[in-house]
Amino acid sequence: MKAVEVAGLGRDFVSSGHRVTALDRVDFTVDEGEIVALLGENGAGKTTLTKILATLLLPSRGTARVFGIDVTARPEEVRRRQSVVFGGERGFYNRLSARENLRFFAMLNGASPRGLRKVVERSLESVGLSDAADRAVQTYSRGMRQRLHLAIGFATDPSLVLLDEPTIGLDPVEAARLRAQISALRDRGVTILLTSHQLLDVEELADRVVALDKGRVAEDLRLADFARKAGFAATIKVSGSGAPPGPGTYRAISLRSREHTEGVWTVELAVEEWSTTSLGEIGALLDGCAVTTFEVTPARLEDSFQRLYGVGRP
Ligand SMILES: Nc1ncnc2c1ncn2[C@@H]1O[C@H](COP(=O)(O)OP(=O)(O)OP(=O)(O)O)[C@@H](O)[C@H]1O
Repeated sequence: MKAVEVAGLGRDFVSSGHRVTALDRVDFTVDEGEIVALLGENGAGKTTLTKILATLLLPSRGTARVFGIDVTARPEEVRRRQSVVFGGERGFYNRLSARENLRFFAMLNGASPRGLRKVVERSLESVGLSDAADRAVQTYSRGMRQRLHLAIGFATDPSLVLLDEPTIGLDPVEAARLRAQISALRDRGVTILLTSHQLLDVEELADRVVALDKGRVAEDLRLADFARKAGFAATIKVSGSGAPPGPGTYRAISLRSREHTEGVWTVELAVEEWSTTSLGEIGALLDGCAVTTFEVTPARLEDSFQRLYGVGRP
């Protein structure tokens, strides 16, 4: 069974007398245990879609199902299976401790009083907040708050988590820690629909990307296929001594730069796709050269996005 199944989904708003179509004929699915990233420019429709799945907003047309349950017809059942982690500064009782907040929200989200203590301790532990659990949340840093949001979201063992911008505003160390914690939580088999503008989150966490553009699905691709679609798999920097490689004509690789000073040469190649053709061409280019270093840098999601859409997306 699919964790999420969206078919022909549409949502209109009326704003100052004008109709705005936020979502239009959106179709996509998420498999159980998958992490799918929902990308798109501001206003593309991500929040509207997430809110419909979270049962906070009704669709104008089409259907959305979570584990086969229709979000419009049986919202309570959907809510029992999923958690929504919107993050941010709000959503806690600031004067209460993290442990008290967790206990309260876990109960509110349906955790049974029996075994609650264990759930709370395990959740605090899973996000590294055990030592600070008795401090009032108002003393928490932004990163700690995000971790507490995660702990609350995952405490009731949901089958699906809707995760919105988990690392926004965090420093790189804290963001990396949070990603590691999301990865670990995912290993419990939870399905995650992740909304993020941070391509590093997407690159490290997502199996697949669904990109929305003006309310429609513009891309639905496995992460690895982005590089292929962008026609760019890696860059290779090679240096050596003696005679440099000649220019040549190639199909699957292209020469980005070429330097030759004081008997040392360096060339930079872009590899469009890993194939026998590109490997053969690299071999032909470097044939007879005295290579001293060979550095391969796989294409980052950001490079692929820039090649496909230009700067500024998602
Ligand atoms: N309550 C509303 N009333 C009128 N228009 C709305 C309403 N909510 C959303 N919209 C419009 O629907 C479109 C999609 O908005 P949405 O918030 O879903 O986009 P988003 O992809 O989440 O953007 P962002 O990345 O900025 O959060 C936008 O044009 C927005 O202005």
